[in-house]
Amino acid sequence: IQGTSGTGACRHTTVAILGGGMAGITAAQALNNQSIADFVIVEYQNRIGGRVNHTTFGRKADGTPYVIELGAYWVQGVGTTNGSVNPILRLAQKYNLTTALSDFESIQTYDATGSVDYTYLMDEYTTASARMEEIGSTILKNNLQDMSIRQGMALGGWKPKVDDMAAQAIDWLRGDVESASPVGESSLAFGLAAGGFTFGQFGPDNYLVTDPRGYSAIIEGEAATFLKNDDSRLLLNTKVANISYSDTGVTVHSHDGTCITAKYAICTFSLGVLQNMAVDFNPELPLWKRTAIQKFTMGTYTKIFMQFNETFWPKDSQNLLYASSDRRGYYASFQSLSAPGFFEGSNILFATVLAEEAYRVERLSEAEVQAEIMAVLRQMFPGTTIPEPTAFLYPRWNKAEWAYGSYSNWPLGTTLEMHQNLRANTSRLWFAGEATSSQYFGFLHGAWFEGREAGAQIAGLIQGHCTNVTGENECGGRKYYESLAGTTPSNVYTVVNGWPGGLLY
Ligand SMILES: Cc1cc2nc3c(=O)[nH]c(=O)nc-3n(C[C@H](O)[C@H](O)[C@H](O)COP(=O)(O)OP(=O)(O)OC[C@H]3O[C@@H](n4cnc5c(N)ncnc54)[C@H](O)[C@@H]3O)c2cc1C
Repeated sequence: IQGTSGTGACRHTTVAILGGGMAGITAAQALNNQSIADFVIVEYQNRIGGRVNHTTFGRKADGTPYVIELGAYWVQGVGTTNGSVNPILRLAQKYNLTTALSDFESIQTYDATGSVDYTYLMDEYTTASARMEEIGSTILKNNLQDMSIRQGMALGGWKPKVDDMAAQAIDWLRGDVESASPVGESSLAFGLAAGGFTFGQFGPDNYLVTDPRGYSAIIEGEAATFLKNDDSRLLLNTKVANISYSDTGVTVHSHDGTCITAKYAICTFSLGVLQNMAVDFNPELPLWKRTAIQKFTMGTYTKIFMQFNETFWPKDSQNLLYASSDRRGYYASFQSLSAPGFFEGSNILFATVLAEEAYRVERLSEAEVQAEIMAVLRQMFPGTTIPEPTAFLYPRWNKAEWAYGSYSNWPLGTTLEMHQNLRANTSRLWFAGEATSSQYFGFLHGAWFEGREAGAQIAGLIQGHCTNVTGENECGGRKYYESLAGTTPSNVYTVVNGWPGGLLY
């Protein structure tokens, strides 16, 4: 689907949808389902899909390239269900997306001396994790003070020594990877809730997308149900610069000088874009909104793809875990696309780095990163002659000014009210996307739910009926909290509580 570019004059529409990722497309679809066809989607890039983004890579035997996913790779939360089906799985089925089950139990472990089996530590982690879940659900149910995942795991009995690098590698794999953030910084209560809603509700498994059309085929497929080819309601290559909002409408200015006036707008830009102030708001967003934007974390999850001319690692293994002797999370995870079910025999491996290691890799050149990875692989497979890769590629998520990171996370010290402030509208400017989902943040289905919800609520406002997708009466704008509780009340700052001398020093 190609959009046509704006022409310089202000164009009027009923709803301006800012961003054409999953949330933007489902918001437009929800409006369309309510017979509101007068909307415009404004998208920075020359494509829709946002953080669902594939590219060609390497070569097959016939000389044609493989297709790999730089952003979302898995349909997460599939398998045995309690009756709820992940909407992304439904879309994958609707568009016959080619996928393969990932088996995270299929893992070989290594350290700087080569292959060393420390998989037994996984069982210890799992036992402690069950206890940590009990602690976390007690916190959530009783609204008790939260703790970090690391603290919860320690109470559960998992307390790896800082120099026990095998245990640290497992701690990183099982603790940091899903949230793309260090376990010491992530909220136990809300991290647990997010895992529970996705994997408990929809199923415990993950399907890796291997479709040659790319994972975005489901987003393009859905968009094609309500957008024509060259639809003038889709503006690609249009970078929003400024959003003016009030109680009567929203005006959106783009860098190319075009502008749109709308009764309502839905901003679906990533938390990273909002945090980096890549777009100006007029008036400045209120303090409660800016606080929420800065409170949550934008994680970084970087996959580094390499193709070799042979599969020198175990052919049937999907995952390889490496424990560096001095750096936790240093090229710790390698996943093989050469394993059966994926691109079997492709000789493609990808490493994953997170957070600080991902920032570091972004600062280095490809040649420097390749040299580091080759040194790691040579440690993992001593005695094997490992050739240089024939193809090598990784994205720089923090340099992508349309994303500024990978996906959001709830750090320690967040509350539901704080998150509601991230979701809440400011006058006629609404917000939706992966980060505004309290239950599925970080996941593609989170963006799907939130786009649909915002679209349906705005349709309700325009048509004068109270609506949201769950059918509960929800009228008007979203609730927000001007001042947030969650700190100790001042009358408790007393000598009894170890705080003599009044509140201020
Ligand atoms: C590396 C990585 C791995 C992931 N893995 C998984 C996974 O395996 N499974 C899973 O479920 N989820 C995964 N996710 C998360 C998933 O991709 C996101 O939750 C989802 O795609 C977010 O959709 P969205 O619509 O909220 O935001 P986006 O996709 O970011 O859409 C927002 C859109 O706004 C546009 N935009 C930004 N700034 C401007 C501007 N100034 N003007 C105009 N347009 C602008 C962007 O180009 C983008 O298209 C992953 C994400 C990343 C990055």
